[in-house]
Formats: sequence, structure tokens, C-alpha cells
Amino acid sequence: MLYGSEILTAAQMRAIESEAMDSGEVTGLTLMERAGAAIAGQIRLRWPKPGQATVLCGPGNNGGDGYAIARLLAQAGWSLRVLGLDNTPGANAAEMKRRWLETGPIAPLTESELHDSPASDVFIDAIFGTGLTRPPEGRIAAVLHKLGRMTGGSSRASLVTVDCPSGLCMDSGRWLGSGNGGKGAGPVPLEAALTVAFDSPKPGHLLDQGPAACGKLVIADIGLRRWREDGRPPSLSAIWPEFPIPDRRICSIRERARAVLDKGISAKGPAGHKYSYGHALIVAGASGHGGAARLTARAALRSGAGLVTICPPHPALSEHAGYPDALMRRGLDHAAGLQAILTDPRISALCIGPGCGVDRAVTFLPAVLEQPRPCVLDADALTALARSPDWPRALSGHHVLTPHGGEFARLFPDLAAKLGETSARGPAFSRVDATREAARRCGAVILLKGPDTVIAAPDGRACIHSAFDVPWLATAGSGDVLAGLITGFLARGLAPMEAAAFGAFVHARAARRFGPGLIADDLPEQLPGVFRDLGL
Ligand SMILES: NC(=O)C1=CN([C@@H]2O[C@H](COP(=O)(O)OP(=O)(O)OC[C@H]3O[C@@H](n4cnc5c(N)ncnc54)[C@H](OP(=O)(O)O)[C@@H]3O)[C@@H](O)[C@H]2O)[C@H](O)CC1
Ligand SMILES: [K+]
Repeated sequence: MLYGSEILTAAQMRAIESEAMDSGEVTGLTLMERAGAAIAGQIRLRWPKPGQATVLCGPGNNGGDGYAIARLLAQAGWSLRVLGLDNTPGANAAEMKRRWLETGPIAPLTESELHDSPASDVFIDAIFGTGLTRPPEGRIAAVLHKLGRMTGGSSRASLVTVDCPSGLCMDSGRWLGSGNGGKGAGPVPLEAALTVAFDSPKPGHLLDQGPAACGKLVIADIGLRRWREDGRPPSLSAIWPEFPIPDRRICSIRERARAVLDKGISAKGPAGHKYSYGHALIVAGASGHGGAARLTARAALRSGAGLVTICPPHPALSEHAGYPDALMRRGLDHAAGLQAILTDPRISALCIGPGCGVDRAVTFLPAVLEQPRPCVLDADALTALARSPDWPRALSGHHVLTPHGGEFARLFPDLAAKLGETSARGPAFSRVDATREAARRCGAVILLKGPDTVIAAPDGRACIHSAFDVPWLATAGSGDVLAGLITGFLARGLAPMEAAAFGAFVHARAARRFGPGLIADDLPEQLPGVFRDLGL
């Protein structure tokens, strides 16, 4: 499995925190002090000259962190205005509140007090963290609304959030009380410059509205590693461009990439020949639609598969002449023809869908699905699949489905509808929940495309691949290239979950390497450089 870093849900984080405290080796107050120090440190790193800060403290331990931050910044010469609630929080937060009161006053946490605050270099949102259970309402909703307006848009540089922007569900990256896309009855979504979270990223930092809301994400080590690393494999991990946690057992993407490829039965080595690296077959479509399948085939070739054959109908063969000459072409008109080709045991993976045409995919799907080779189903094949009754029964663990949101909705309309519903209680249903459930139902690996691509296996393993930093990857044909990469890695012998995760990773690396102005044709050409950069 290709891991970037482990992701913990809010409940898992709480459990680890409790375990640490129960051990007697660390107290909750120490953890809170470390959390406060980590955030105060990050603020001082970015604003080295002491300035004016306004800290908004909520009812629980997130608020406790806020009081600790206020005290530490005041000790460092900052001017502070602290807004808080007239409540008695849990013991640790109460102690932090008491310590702050030795330094300065607490104004009521209201919209008008926030409005009257002196101009601030930094606003610190310590209202809700992992303990958010429902959408903010009433007075706190009004405060968040005001905070969003004061720090959004061009002034967003001044908002720092403790653990997460308040109101954001840490398990889903959705604003509680809002429908899909952050719209609905919730507060003005906050747009932070910086979010400092503790120990591990949470799904909500990387999914859906989370990345836009969090801004720059920093993960602070508060000394919980020993209780986190209990030997169990992570059930959810992230692959993302930045790896801010250097001590993680799963941090080095280069090492992981090498290990993943070495595990493939056909890792390229000095003694290999082309058939050792697999043979990928791409079912292409009729004349006029050849580009998509050829992008897939070129990506499969560049992924390191030993041979790639593209199979359009005979009349369309001429359309595929020319570059790349390494690509093999073979006419394919009937399902029986496919069965004949597949008597060659050296064909080690298939792809059907890109540029295939839905009718042709309908014709070929039964023959593709009934044989045991690993196979990527993309684009038109997913539309064709959704049309066949009881389709989940035709799939199994060697199939990889790569739907975008629309294709996912065709295959799993109930899950897509649930993702669009307004969540009145946390945790909200997430893209990880939806993808995991989809994989479980059909027994195949599902890769749900997006800037927050989620990959899930039927056994519950899941991975988020974050590519919010490469918006230019959303270009025509980009998905065809991804399908080709995964097919190539399958042909080389990677397990379906690994092939999908590694495909997503390499795909985004290629886009990142090229930069803006990218078209899908550029992606396969970037792959040699990507592999070289990874030392593969
Ligand atoms: N991870 C760690 O090891 C550490 C985390 N720290 C910080 O602690 C918070 C989590 O603290 P917690 O107290 O569990 O939760 P919150 O502070 O986020 O909020 C809990 C209180 O808020 C109430 N609540 C929840 N939703 C709403 C709402 N919509 N409106 C009003 N009030 C709400 C909730 O009340 P309930 O009625 O739901 O019980 C709680 O009173 C974590 O994020 C970190 O910042 C530690 O400081 C360091 C270790
Ligand atoms: K917060």
C-alpha cells in the first residue's frame, strides 16, 4: 500500500488522546500546553514582529487551546484581545482560562464585541475543533459569520485556526448545516491562512471544502506518537504533495514508491524482457474517438508496461497509425474476437472505457468481466456498467473503477444523494464514506476522481490523494491518462489498490512537474522525469 501519512478521524484522535492520558505518562493539561505552544510558535514564525491578535475561544478544549495561545503570545510581547464564553469548561480548559485571566480580561464572545475589536494582525479561531457535534447556531453562528466576513477574501491572510476552521466537520471536510459545496444555512465558510492541527491530519483537512477552508495546513507533534503507533496498519492514509510530519513511519513517498514497484511481480531489473513487465490491452472505440484511448495507451506504455496493444474496430485501425510506434494495434470487432486475443496468457491487464463508446462497451463488458485479469473500467464502460442489471455481482477485487462524480452518481445514486444532503449532525457523510461503501458493495477497488481523489478497497482500506495544488490537471483527457497509468501498473503486477493509488500519485506529479498550460498529451511525456525524480 502506498502511504503518504496516516489520517485519523476525530474519534480515533480522541481515543489516542485518552489512551495517552490514561497511561499516566502525560496529562491533558500538558497536551493542551503543547498544542497552544505549537500554534503560538507557528504564528510567531510567520509574524516575527509582535502585533495585535484577537483570540476567539469556544466552550471546550479548542477554546482551552485558545486561552493558552493568548497567554503565550502575550508573553512574547503581543497585544491580545480575548473573546470567550461565560461558561465553566472541562478542567484543562478551565485551568487555561484561569491562567489567561491572570494576564488579561475576557470579553464576551459576541458579534458586536468582535466588531469592536481593534484592528488585528491575526484572528485566532479557537471556537470548535474535533468536538463539533452540530451546526453552529445563534450567537456563535453570528460570530463565525462576522469572522468570515472580516477575514475572508483579500484579508484571509489574517485568520489562523486551531485544529480546524470552526463549523467544518473534521471527518468530512463539509460545513455542518450546509449542503454540498458549502451552500446552505451554515455560517459564512471561513477561509484561513493557516490551520495548525495536532498529531495527524484528519479527513476533513483534505476532503471537500476542507483544503480551501484550512489554507496552509501544519501538523504539530504534541507527543502522541507512541500511542498512535500501536502496530496496526492505518485504515486511512493520505498522499499529498507536502509531508509535514517527518517522523512518520509512512512518510517517505520515494521509499514507498520504490517498495510498491519492487513488490510488483515485474519490477524492472537487468534480467527482464518485455514480457516480464506485462502486456496491457486497451479496448478502443470507433473512428473519430481514437484520441482518448490513445492517451490511455500512451500512459500505459510510459508507466513501464512491456507491451501495450490498442484494439479499435478494424475500420478505425488506420486512425491509430503513427506516434507512438511502440504501440501495437489490433482490430477487434466482436466479443468472440476478444476472447480469442485473451487466450494469450501474457496479456496481464485490460482497460475498457476511454473513447470506447457506450454501445461498444455494452458489447464487450461481459467478455471483459468474466475473465480473471486485472481490469480498469473507466468512462463509457462505467456508463455501460450502470445500465446492466445487478452489475455489482459481476465485479470483484481485480477490477478498478475510476468514476468522476457524475459516473459515481450513475452507479451509486443513493451514495451520491447522501453526499449532497445537508448534515444536521456530525460527522457528516464523507467522500471517504461513500467510496468505501461503494467498494464494499461491488467488491472492486473504486477511485473517485476529484482534487480530493479517494481510493477504497472492498476490505475497507482507503486513501485520499490530494491534488488541490494542481488545478490545471482538470483538463480534457486527463482521466484517460490516469486510466492508462493504472492499467500499466496493473500489467506490471501491482495489486489493484496499489496500482490505483500509485497511478493517482504519479498522475498529479506529472501535472505538477509540467505546470499550468498542461494538456493531457503532456502528461505521459512527463513520466520519465517523474520516475527519475522518484529515483525509480
Ligand atoms: N487531539 C488532541 O490530542 C488534543 C486536542 N486538543 C484540543 O481539543 C479539541 C477538542 O476538544 P473538545 O472539548 O472535545 O471539543 P471542542 O472544543 O471542539 O468543542 C466541544 C464543546 O463544544 C460543544 N459544541 C459542539 N458543537 C456545538 C455547537 N454547534 N454549538 C454549540 N456548542 C457546541 C460541545 O457541547 P456538546 O453539547 O456537544 O457536548 C462541547 O462543549 C481539539 O480540537 C483540540 O483543539 C487539546 O487541547 C490538546 C490535545
Ligand atoms: K477552531
